[in-house]
Amino acid sequence: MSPRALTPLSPAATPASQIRNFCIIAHIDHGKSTLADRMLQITGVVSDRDMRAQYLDRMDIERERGITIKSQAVRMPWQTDSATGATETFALNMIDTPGHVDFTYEVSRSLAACEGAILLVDAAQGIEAQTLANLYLALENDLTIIPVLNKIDLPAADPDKFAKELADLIGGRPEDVLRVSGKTGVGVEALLDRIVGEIPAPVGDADAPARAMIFDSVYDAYRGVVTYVRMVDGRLEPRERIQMMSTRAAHDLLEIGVSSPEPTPTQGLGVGEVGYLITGVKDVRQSKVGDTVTTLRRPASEALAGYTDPKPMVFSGIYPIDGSDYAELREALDKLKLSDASLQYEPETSVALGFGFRCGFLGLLHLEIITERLSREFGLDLITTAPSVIYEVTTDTGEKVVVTNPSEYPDGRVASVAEPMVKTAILLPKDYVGTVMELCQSRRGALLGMEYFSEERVELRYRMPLGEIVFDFFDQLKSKTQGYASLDYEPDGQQEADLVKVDVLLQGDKVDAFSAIVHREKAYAYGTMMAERLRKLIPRQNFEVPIQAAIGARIIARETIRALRKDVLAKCYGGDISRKRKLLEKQKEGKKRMKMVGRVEVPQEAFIAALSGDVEGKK
Ligand SMILES: Nc1nc2c(ncn2[C@@H]2O[C@H](COP(=O)(O)OP(=O)(O)OP(=O)(O)O)[C@@H](O)[C@H]2O)c(=O)[nH]1
Repeated sequence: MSPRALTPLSPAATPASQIRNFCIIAHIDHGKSTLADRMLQITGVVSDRDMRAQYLDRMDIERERGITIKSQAVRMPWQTDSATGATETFALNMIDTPGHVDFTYEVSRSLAACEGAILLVDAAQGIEAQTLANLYLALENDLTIIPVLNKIDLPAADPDKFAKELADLIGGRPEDVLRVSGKTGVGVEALLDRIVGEIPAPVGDADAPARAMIFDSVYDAYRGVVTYVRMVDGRLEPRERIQMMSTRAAHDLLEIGVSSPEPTPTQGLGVGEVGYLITGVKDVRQSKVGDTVTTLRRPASEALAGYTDPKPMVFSGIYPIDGSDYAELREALDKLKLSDASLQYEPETSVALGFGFRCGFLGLLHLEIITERLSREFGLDLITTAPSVIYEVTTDTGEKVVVTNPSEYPDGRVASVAEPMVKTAILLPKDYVGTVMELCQSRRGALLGMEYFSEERVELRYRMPLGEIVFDFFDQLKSKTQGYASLDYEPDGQQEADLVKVDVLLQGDKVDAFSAIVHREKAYAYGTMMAERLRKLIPRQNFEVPIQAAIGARIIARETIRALRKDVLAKCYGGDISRKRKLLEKQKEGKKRMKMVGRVEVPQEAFIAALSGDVEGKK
């Protein structure tokens, strides 16, 4: 703890002139959480004894994967010497923002709650695509930017080179780029001083009706929903009845306070302050990020700008591997939904996989996080179908059909199909430009531009179908550039394309879980791959089983599983009866795990392996 942090903040409201609201924008792994930890320690809000790494990342999965999913806010005291020699205590509100593309909406709300941003860049890595994306968001919100190079203690750090890169990017001087180490604490006090000196104090009308913007909403099993707000105008006090301006729903304010970093109740929140509200609601959908809170007694007439409902972009079917877990899966999804308003799901059934749910996600990472939480926090064994995007199909009668699941595709009646497009920005070392351009072209990308960022680093911009990105694009990009490329994308409307639905048939019966909507040129490759996989995975039956891939009625690929006559009793001919019975029972057990597709018995594992591409090592 620094001697300049000794005065604890009084729980009474802080005047706006002594408040600084800021966030840290950084690419994943550039050290945001470590720097935040150091600030908490230096300002004395967390004692050295209580300090644990990544103090603010509360979800286990966040800590393990080292990523921040939900944003949090924390208030820290900091003293500076004024020109007159007197010391002044400021309240610094640090608003933590998630760094990943899937959560751009949450990032932009957190930014809207701040007047300034620390642009944190790893001094050994330089600027990455995510840094850029978030910097542009911050500039759109008119935030004051403080450029900072982190990890200067690393032997591989090259602060001179990257200070120039950063200065060029935001139009400043290299010597104004601060150099810190979140790990050792070097430069962190100077950074706190610059926050006070450079970031403007919040402005608002203290006498106006209360308006607070919700920038985060977290579900807590004991306290219900905890809503994080930034006061813009007026004041909120305990026991007041508050109103959500988008839904007009009113709630009693049971508790109001600031996080420092543990929740600390206060007598209210005034202009520019950042804090939390507890109303006893149990569902984050009643307290939506981006919404404006006012009071019922004296409601504001106009909501703050910027509220939109985040829309799912990627859909996938989630099925329990053991069908009897269905009810548990439903319960688990209901629980997750309490803390994640953007998760959507509805029941669906599949011939191959039984009963499950069609789920909508903000992006691939969101999908991964949800499936991982389902298996980790609820102990469920799950299989997810290949991710799909939203297709808009126009039928030959002019009707528009929205398709998020290939099984809803209006076969035989399709006049045209539009698919969602995204603008991508890929930042990479120049040596990989050729390889990455090839990859983007093979994914139907159209080059929008290419820019040299420094001597070695290039930004490639492509317009691409989202459907091509959800299909292992990121993994391919990483492996083709040895992990050096970074990717960011944003939605960019829809575009018509020559898309077809490929079905996979077992002995003439469609296996829905394997149907996919793909570009016509890739249909053949998809069909042959799935047919081949299934031939390797499905055991031989008593009759010949054709596996076909088809577009409508036209077969585009075929494999055959040859017939086999298997007599389980053959080996114990003349043997004793109990042994025979045992064998028959064993066979019955095995059948339970089989799914029937028409007359064909398919082990559940074969479906799972075929979907996950895990074909090797099986017969
Ligand atoms: N040497 C050195 N390592 C650091 C420093 N700051 C962070 N690290 C390391 O860099 C890695 C990433 O740091 P985090 O603080 O988790 O990064 P982050 O930006 O919060 O990551 P996300 O939450 O995923 O966005 C960790 O292994 C840290 O120990 C630093 O100043 N010096």
